[in-house]
Amino acid sequence: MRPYFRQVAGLFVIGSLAGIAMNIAVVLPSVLLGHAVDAVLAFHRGQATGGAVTRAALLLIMGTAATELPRVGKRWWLGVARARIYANVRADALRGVLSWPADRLHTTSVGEVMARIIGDVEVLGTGVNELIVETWDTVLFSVALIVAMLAYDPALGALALAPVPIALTLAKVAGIWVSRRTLRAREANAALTTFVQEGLVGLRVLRASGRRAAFARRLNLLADAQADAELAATRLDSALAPVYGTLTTAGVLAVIWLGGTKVATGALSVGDLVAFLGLFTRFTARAFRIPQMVNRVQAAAAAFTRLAPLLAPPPPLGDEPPRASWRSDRVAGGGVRPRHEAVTPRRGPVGIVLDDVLFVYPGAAHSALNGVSLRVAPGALVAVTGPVGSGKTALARAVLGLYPVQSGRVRIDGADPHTWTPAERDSVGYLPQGHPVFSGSVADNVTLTHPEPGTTAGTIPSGRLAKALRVADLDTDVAGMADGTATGIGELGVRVSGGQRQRIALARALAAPATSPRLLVLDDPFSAVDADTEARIIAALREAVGPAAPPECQATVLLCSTRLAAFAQADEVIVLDHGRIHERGAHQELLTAGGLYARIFRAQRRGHATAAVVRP
Ligand SMILES: Nc1ncnc2c1ncn2[C@@H]1O[C@H](COP(=O)(O)OP(=O)(O)OP(=O)(O)O)[C@@H](O)[C@H]1O
Repeated sequence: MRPYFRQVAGLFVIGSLAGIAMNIAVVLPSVLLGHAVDAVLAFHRGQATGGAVTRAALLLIMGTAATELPRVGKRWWLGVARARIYANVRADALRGVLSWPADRLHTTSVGEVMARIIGDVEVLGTGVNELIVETWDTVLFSVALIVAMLAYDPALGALALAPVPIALTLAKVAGIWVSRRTLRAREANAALTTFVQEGLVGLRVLRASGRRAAFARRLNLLADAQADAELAATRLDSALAPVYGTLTTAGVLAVIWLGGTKVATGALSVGDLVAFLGLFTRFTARAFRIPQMVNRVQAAAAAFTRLAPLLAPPPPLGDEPPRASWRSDRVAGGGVRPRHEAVTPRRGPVGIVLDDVLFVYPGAAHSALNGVSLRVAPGALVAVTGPVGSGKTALARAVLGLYPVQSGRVRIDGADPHTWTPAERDSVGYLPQGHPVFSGSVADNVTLTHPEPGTTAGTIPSGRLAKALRVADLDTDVAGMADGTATGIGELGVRVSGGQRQRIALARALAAPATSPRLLVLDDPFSAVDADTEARIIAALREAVGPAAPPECQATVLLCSTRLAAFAQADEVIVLDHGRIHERGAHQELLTAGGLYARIFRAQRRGHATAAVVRP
């Protein structure tokens, strides 16, 4: 947690100074009250003047003000420091998850990640709050009162405080149960969040298949389990609170017995006993929070063990502007341009080399690619097909370096794509299978918030966005939408058709990279469009990024598809089967050879012709 405290060091220092001032001054009201009582008694005995009584009363008022003013400052600065720590931890957790390798992303549920980034950060925040606010409000407050009590009467003070170490020892021991119950509650929360998230994503399927009641029953079970786990943690907290309270107040009997005796024998004045009792009452009203605070920090430590594996390294402090740690509105790293953006990106198409590649998905029993070797010249269009499960997606992912390969090598322009920096990735256009889209407008989805030069994100652009829409055969569709490119497409694209979703994702592959893409990997781009649209798109793509395009716009294209209408335009066709290259060559050569490719192609052509005949 150290970097997170350093990011708010300025706020922490100034808030702590206010906290220290307030909690040192905290003894003043009791001490000055005792002083005022003695002054009034002395006045009655004729041993003090009215002026002395007035002075004692004024001092009492000023002493009270001296504790209250720093309290306001302390609350503000430390409250802001805490909120900034929350925001910084969340930002690092999100950055961490964004840089996870694909296999980790595929084996961790979104609900689990959300439960950690949201719920665990809350629990962590409670512990941080205890630590940075209560350190002064409770610990220093209590220490100041203890010192003052011991100064008044060491024997009386020691007797009054004797049960306190027992409470602290109990808190330390109870920490094991606190951590255990906190972890259980956090895990139950993650299970519930995962179930809700997956249920909401698949809500239409659940409804259409009449599974709403079954879903609700399972939800109830998980909600019950979560409530039980939360209650177990709360019950422990509530059960410990009165024990801590009793232990810290137990000394009151000793104070009254020994203090009363001392006043009777004249060893202590009435005013001193009043002051001592005032200090002790304030102490007991607060000190039970110390063992409680120990337990909350232990719970936060348990939550942090769940968060730590998510966190990206915090942005270096050296990159922060001067006095950033004093500012209330700053999230660490916000507005700092990543170093890699300064590098001038390379232009023009890439070459692809695969040598004897063996690729096995993590945990899979069989290889997805085996002995695959390939050489693709810069600017070529290579079309890959094969039966379902033959390894087309695996090839696309290996070329993009989304997974490491087990043996052999993958090189893009001589470099291993698995080690690409984010800037190098920003010159790659990728249409993944399933063509995922985000909620937001068409423009947001296509540009992924890269604003066009000279425009702001979301405005109707002229350049690259319009070109991408044209190539993806989307321009007519978008012109017919209520707000053009600013039209919202809804969560997961529910407000557009399947074919439009797929073409929006295709346009994104062309327009989202920072520069014109050098490599385009299109996995299953045509499953939701008809064969004519498919042929139009591929022709437009050839024109936009093929050999006839300006050199800085040219791209090497890897097209993976089970639909072959566009394959005639490819420079080379690769046919995969069971993860191996089964056939390769030009479209016409493969048709003449009469193998697997020719059979699939003819079957599809017959299907297309039949569809054309039956179409009204
Ligand atoms: N994440 C994964 N983990 C483990 N095995 C996987 C994973 N994804 C795919 N596979 C397996 O790897 C093999 C190749 O799958 P891949 O998705 O590359 O095939 P494909 O040719 O793209 O299939 P389709 O045409 O159905 O999309 C298949 O046997 C598949 O079951």
